[in-house]
Amino acid sequence: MILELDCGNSFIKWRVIHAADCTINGGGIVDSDQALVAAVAGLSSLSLTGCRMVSVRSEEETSSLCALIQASFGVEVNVAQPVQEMAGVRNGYDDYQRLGMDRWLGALGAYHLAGRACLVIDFGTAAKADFVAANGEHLGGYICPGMPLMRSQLRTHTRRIRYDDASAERALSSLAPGRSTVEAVERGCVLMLQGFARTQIEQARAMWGEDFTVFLTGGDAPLVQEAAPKARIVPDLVFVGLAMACPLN
Ligand SMILES: Nc1ncnc2c1ncn2[C@@H]1O[C@H](COP(=O)(O)OP(=O)(O)OP(=O)(O)O)[C@@H](O)[C@H]1O
Ligand SMILES: CC(C)(CO)[C@@H](O)C(=O)NCCC(=O)O
Ligand SMILES: [K+]
Repeated sequence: MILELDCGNSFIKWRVIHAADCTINGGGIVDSDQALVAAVAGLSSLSLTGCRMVSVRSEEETSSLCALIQASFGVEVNVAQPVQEMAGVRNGYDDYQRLGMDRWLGALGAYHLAGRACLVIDFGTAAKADFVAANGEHLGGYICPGMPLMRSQLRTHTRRIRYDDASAERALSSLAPGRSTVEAVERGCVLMLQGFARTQIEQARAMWGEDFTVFLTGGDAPLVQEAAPKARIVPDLVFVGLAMACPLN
């Protein structure tokens, strides 16, 4: 069994797969290193043979999580590293080491699945878009605040925007103009994300006509689905790229 970890800025996504047939034994989303160890240790008949990880956290946070995994489960952690080229995809950054590894692995996974030009849009703590041309050239992308950041900026920098998580969730039953603060903010931010997606798709169309595949991923992808009706929602896209970057036997 292999432990796969995607360490984002706010959450760690994890899953345990069977190496032989790639079936999934368990998985989830946690918000701390300790919660991760507890969740993985809670799997019945766990016998890990390896671990692969992608992290957009600092070197210190990443190595301390690696040490914790090694101490808790007795496996080495294989951390995906930046490269200029892999699996037919060429990193498009001036300095390839600066491209976020979650974005790079998403691009690798998408190009592998689509086998043609693709646009990857990832709605996590940050929203990001990446373009990969039909010949595998990564053309670069965009980074914006995602839903959690937009929301918390408004809450932090205004005096009269205050509401709880339960009313936030209820507010998203429709996108009609808001008739309360929570509706106005939550729906407004979703429309920003949808506008981001539409603009990226327009740009892809201007370059590639109809010959491209759109992938949506990240925790808030479902909020944007209606703005991108032809998109493939692939919640584990980063894990597809991670398996390519860190093959384990
Ligand atoms: N089951 C879930 N657990 C946690 N967050 C969820 C869940 N479902 C949806 N979300 C939403 O997904 C968003 C976080 O997305 P994601 O987990 O992809 O972020 P991240 O990986 O930490 O961020 P980034 O990739 O930008 O570093 C939050 O807005 C959160 O509300
Ligand atoms: C943009 C984030 C924060 C999204 O998780 C991550 O991909 C990252 O830290 N990237 C480094 C900066 C860049 O990609 O240009
Ligand atoms: K992520």
